Amino acid sequence: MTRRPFDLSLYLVTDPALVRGRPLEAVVAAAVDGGATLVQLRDKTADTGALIATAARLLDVLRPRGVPLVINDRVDVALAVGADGVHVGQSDMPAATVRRLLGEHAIVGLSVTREAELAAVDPAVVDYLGVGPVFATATKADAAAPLDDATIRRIVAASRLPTVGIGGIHAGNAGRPRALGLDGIAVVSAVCAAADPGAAARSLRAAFA
Ligand SMILES: Cc1ncc(COP(=O)(O)OP(=O)(O)O)c(N)n1
Ligand SMILES: Cc1nc(C(=O)O)sc1CCOP(=O)(O)O
Ligand SMILES: [Mg+2]
Repeated sequence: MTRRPFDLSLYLVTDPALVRGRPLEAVVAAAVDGGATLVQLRDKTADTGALIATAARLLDVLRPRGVPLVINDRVDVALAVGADGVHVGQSDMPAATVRRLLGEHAIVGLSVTREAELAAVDPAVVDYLGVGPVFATATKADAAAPLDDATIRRIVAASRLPTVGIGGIHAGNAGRPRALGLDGIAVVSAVCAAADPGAAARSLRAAFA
């Protein structure tokens, strides 16, 4: 089975509320040019038509740059635009269903917020795990309490999949997820809200390296 290649080093998760009125595709293009390696379209408020239009605009800037686009939660939107994958959480569509609908080549990501959730993860279905929150975050209202270091280390050690840390990560603290063994960092506000998203991405890459 050949899966689409992806790089978790710096995973940009978008939030239209944080981009200060700038076009989302301009923020994403700058971030990718600064070093973002994977992009997730995450918008909890847009209607389906708007999400599809936004996803198509993001693909226009990502395809020439060779960076995959993952859609948060919405398999229908991913299918509609031919996106590269979908990220789901524990209460979303089951990962096995996402895999069945998207096919063997798609990127399927799954959130893990507790060690106990690892038992149900099938590496034949899921490509990577989003582990968090690593730090407290104001971006996701229903985020769990931050994980302690020992728990993150155990999740990383027990996982048979690549892991990306998420939640409250910025250039000033990105060394810690690295030290805990995570394969990459996923950020929302540290790039979307930055005055210069390209510079923010460069700083995050340097801090995690
Ligand atoms: C890379 C990554 N990790 C975790 C999440 C969170 O997903 P989920 O738990 O489904 O929460 P929502 O993002 O849907 O609010 C993520 N989106 N990306
Ligand atoms: C989308 C998301 N998922 C999380 C999880 O813990 O699963 S935390 C989060 C928001 C991360 O935003 P920021 O980088 O601005 O803190
Ligand atoms: Mg979700």
